[in-house]
Amino acid sequence: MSEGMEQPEMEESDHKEISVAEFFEKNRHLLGFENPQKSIITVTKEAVDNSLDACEGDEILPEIHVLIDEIGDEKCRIEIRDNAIGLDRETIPKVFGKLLYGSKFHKLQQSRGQQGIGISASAMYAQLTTGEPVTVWSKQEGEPCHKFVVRIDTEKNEPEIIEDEVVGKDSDEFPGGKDYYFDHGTTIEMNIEAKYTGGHHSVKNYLKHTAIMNPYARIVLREPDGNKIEYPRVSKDLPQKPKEIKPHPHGVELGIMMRMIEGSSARTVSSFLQNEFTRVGRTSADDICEEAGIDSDRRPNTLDKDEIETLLKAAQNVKLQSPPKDCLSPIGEELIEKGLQKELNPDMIFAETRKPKVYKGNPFQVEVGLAWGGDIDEEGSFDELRFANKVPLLYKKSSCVTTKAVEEVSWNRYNVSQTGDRPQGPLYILVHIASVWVPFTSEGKEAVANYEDIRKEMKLALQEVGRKLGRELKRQERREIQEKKKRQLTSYAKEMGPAIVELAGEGSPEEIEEKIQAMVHADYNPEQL
Ligand SMILES: Nc1ncnc2c1ncn2[C@@H]1O[C@H](COP(=O)(O)OP(=O)(O)OP(=O)(O)O)[C@@H](O)[C@H]1O
Repeated sequence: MSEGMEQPEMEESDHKEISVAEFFEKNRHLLGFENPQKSIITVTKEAVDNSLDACEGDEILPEIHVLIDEIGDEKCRIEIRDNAIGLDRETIPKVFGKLLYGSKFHKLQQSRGQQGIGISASAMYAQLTTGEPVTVWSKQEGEPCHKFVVRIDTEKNEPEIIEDEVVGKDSDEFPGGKDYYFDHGTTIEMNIEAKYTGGHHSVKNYLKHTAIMNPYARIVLREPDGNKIEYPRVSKDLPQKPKEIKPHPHGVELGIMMRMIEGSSARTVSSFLQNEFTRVGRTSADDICEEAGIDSDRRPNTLDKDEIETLLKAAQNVKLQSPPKDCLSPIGEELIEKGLQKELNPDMIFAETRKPKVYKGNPFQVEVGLAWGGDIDEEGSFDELRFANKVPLLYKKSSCVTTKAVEEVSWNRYNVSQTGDRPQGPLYILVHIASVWVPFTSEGKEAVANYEDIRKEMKLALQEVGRKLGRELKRQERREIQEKKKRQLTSYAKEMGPAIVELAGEGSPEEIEEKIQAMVHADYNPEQL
């Protein structure tokens, strides 16, 4: 614009920055708060997952109480108590009053939570639907118990502290009164719009599935009518703690690589590759640089976007060792069997934990279990128990890779009848994927994407347990046939005794009957099958 020209008056812009809290307040369905029935499951899930993560992180056998009261039309009070490590005073308000604040996001380590959003989003949902803040008591070992009442300032995405006090051991301010004093742990209380129901999509079912996958936890649910359900601990063995890993070059995307270079203090491209990635030693780093045609002694921050892309492509072409698998924490066949046994009481259980595999540079491991007969309802089709990192998945079954894998198995080969692709009978099928990065289909973490490598592993594992179930069902069928024949023949023995004596003209009917019984028993003994 030339000098002296009058500047047109700037119109005030319609554009305005929004905070992440405001975004999720408007889009709460993305996080699992789309209706009162689902919301109460989501709040329970977020709190229970955190409790289990925190317990396992510190190798504490989890003890979790979920207490629910109806306080009005479609309104519930929910309290969740745990015996985990507890939180310090500075951290409490941020955990419950700020979205995207957590300890797990920057770690490449298998855990239930990841994004630092679950529990603060629950607190925001409470505030939005009942106008009330969340109350938290948290105590670390040897420290005082801190009680906080916190709101979220959604415009700023910052906690607003309403109460901050220390609660003494003898105080009635303690959750559950002074008789419920804990040495370490956290209790959360919030009022939410909620509908407590039964059925597949219910808090009860969510906790039952959690109890199956985490049999080393003791979980207690108090339902609104006062009914108490205990999911007992049946093992004192916690699964092996997963180790944190660095990313593997085969699983990194360009944007991430650019950010890693920006944040790196490495002096050369070679040392950057060695320091920031797993499985890249001096030789592989030099191979990558050679393949990319980039001097390995260059400073990483002198690389432009195209060079970074070339470097990344080269890293993906160079043969590297697979990432280490100790970042995974499967629960193992024994715990799967214990979990299924205690909650379902079936006749037969088969479990299989596959060896870890790698998908796009990400290690993952699949475990499956089958439970058949016993207390499981004979009626209709099977039930699926889907888990990702030990967390039950109750929704979006049809778009989940677990369901696709189940449907790819020919169950009738294993003596299980089928309707279409679905097996029939008194059957529960458990499928678990453990991974540092589970490819969920959405932020709500409700279903796992249908990736071929994952589906294949699930199918192989299901075929393995399917074969075992099939063999056992065949044996059972043969046993039943033998049993029937034995019953028929022994019933004839009584009538045949006198007839044979008459024909032969000698012996006693009792003696003949005894001999026939002995012969039948030797030839048709179902125990020998
Ligand atoms: N009961 C608890 N005991 C100890 N630490 C907790 C507890 N609840 C939450 N935290 C801490 O608060 C952080 C934030 O929890 P939040 O549920 O918001 O996110 P997350 O579990 O990290 O991830 P996601 O959003 O995927 O669930 C956690 O990373 C954890 O460090």
